[in-house]
Amino acid sequence: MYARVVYESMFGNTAAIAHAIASALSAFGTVEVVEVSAAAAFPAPAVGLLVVGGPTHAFGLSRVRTRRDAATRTDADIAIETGIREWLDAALPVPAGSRAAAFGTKVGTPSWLPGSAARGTAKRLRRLGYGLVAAPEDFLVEGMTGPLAPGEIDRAKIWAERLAHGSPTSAPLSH
Ligand SMILES: Cc1cc2nc3c(=O)[nH]c(=O)nc-3n(C[C@H](O)[C@H](O)[C@H](O)COP(=O)(O)O)c2cc1C
Repeated sequence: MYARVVYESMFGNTAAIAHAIASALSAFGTVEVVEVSAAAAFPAPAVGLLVVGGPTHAFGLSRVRTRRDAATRTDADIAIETGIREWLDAALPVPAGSRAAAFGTKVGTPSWLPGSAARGTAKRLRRLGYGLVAAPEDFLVEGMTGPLAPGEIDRAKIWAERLAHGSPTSAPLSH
């Protein structure tokens, strides 16, 4: 299996989940991890599995406005212009049989807070023609900027192992 994990991350939490997913997937084949602002530079994904994840901002995928807000909360160098939303909105449809999965991060408390970047990403992947090999998954952070809640790295690895075995028909999108 040849897999690519594309992620967006402001404070490093989604990046850590992306690397945990890649590490678990690497038991099944070759995996590359690509930050979203670099993803467009990679050739059209002739990959066996595309895994895409970003942080939940304002109940969904981040936008220029919310990334600008995030930039005020960290010294890290944040790409403002391109996130998962823009990258997928500019992507071309894929051939039938292409496989993908979506994940995201969001705050754990309050637990009822609606919205999920994972769900928005899954919707866009399906629109492009991907078959989803798993339902979109949210991983939780503590507070606005993290760190990840305890156990989330391990949960990401377990989720990733399921992706390696999943077929598009085995995972109807429940959201
Ligand atoms: C501008 C902004 C808006 C946010 N809105 C939400 C939200 O609507 N729901 C939520 O659960 N978390 C929200 N968060 C928290 C992010 O989901 C959290 O910062 C992210 O998961 C951390 O991932 P990262 O370190 O990869 O950026 C928001 C964070 C920022 C900076």
